[in-house]
Amino acid sequence: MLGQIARRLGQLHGQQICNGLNGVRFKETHRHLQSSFKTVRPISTIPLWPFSSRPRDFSQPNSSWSPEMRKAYDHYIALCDTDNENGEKTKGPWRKLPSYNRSIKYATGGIHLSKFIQAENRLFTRSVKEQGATFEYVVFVNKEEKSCVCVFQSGRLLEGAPGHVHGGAIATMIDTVTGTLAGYLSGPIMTANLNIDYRNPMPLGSVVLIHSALDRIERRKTFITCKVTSTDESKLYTEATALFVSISVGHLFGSRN
Ligand SMILES: CCCCCCCCCC(=O)SCCNC(=O)CCNC(=O)[C@H](O)C(C)(C)COP(=O)(O)OP(=O)(O)OC[C@H]1O[C@@H](n2cnc3c(N)ncnc32)[C@H](O)[C@@H]1OP(=O)(O)O
Repeated sequence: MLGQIARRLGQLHGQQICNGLNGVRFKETHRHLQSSFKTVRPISTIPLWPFSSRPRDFSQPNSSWSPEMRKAYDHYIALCDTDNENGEKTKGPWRKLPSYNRSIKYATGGIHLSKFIQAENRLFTRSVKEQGATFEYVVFVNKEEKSCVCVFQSGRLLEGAPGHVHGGAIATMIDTVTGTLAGYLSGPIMTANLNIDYRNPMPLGSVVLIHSALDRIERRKTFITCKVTSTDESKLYTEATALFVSISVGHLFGSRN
C-alpha cells in the first residue's frame, strides 16, 4: 500500500510539473501525508490529493450579493441553456462564463509558461478574498448577437469620490468585459486602446449592467463598444469603446512574430 502511495505521489509530482504548478503544493501534500501517517488513520481514508483539482468559479452567487444582484443574475441564468424535467436541453441565447482567480493555473504548456505561473499571482479582479469587498461580477455571452453583459456589484474597497466607485475600478471592469468578449470572438488578444466617457457617478455598492457588443473586426483588430447602465437600463453611467489586437502567444514572451 505504501508503495502505491509513493507511486501515486510520484505521479502527482510529475503531473504538477506538467501543470506548471510550483513545488509548494507538493511539499504541503507531502507534509499532509506524513501527518496523516502519524495519526494512524485507516489508510483508505487518507486523501491522496487533498486539494481540489477543479478550479473555483468565482462568478457564483454568494452571501455578499444584494437582492438586486441576485435578481439580475437570475434573469440572465433563465436565458441560458436549461435542462427540462425529461433531461432534455433547451437552448437559450445566453451562456454564463466561469471566472477563475488565476487564468492559466490549469494550463499545460511546458517550461515557457513557468515564467507566468507564479503561485502568488492572481487575476486582478479576483485577487481579494473577502466576498463583496471589491469586484463581484458575472459575465454572460450571447454568441448569436456577438455581445455580452456583465452583472457587476461594486464593493466598499473600490471607493473613489466619496460614496462612489473609483474611475479606475470602472475602467478595470470595462477592460475585463470588453476583453472577455474580444477574446471569446477573436482568440488571444491584448487591449490596445480604451476610450471611456464617465457620464454619471456610480454609487458604491450599486449593481450595474456592463453591456458590450462587437462593432467590427478588421484584420487583427477587434473593436468593441460598451455601455454601463443601471439594472433597469434607465440610467447611463459610462460609455466606452475598446480596441483589441490579436496576438500570438510569443508576444507575451517578447516576440513580435
Ligand atoms: C480570464 C479573464 C480575462 C479577462 C480579460 C482581460 C482583458 C484585459 C486585457 C488587458 O488588459 S491587456 C493589458 C493592457 N494592454 C497591453 O499591455 C498591450 C500593450 N501593447 C502591445 O502589446 C502592443 O502594442 C499591441 C499588442 C497592442 C499591438 O502590437 P502589435 O505589434 O501586435 O501590433 P501592431 O503595432 O502591428 O498593430 C496592429 C494593428 O493594430 C493597430 N494598433 C495597434 N495599437 C493601436 C492603438 N493603440 N490604437 C489604435 N490602433 C492600434 C495598428 O495600427 C495596426 O493596424 P493595421 O492592421 O490597420 O495596420
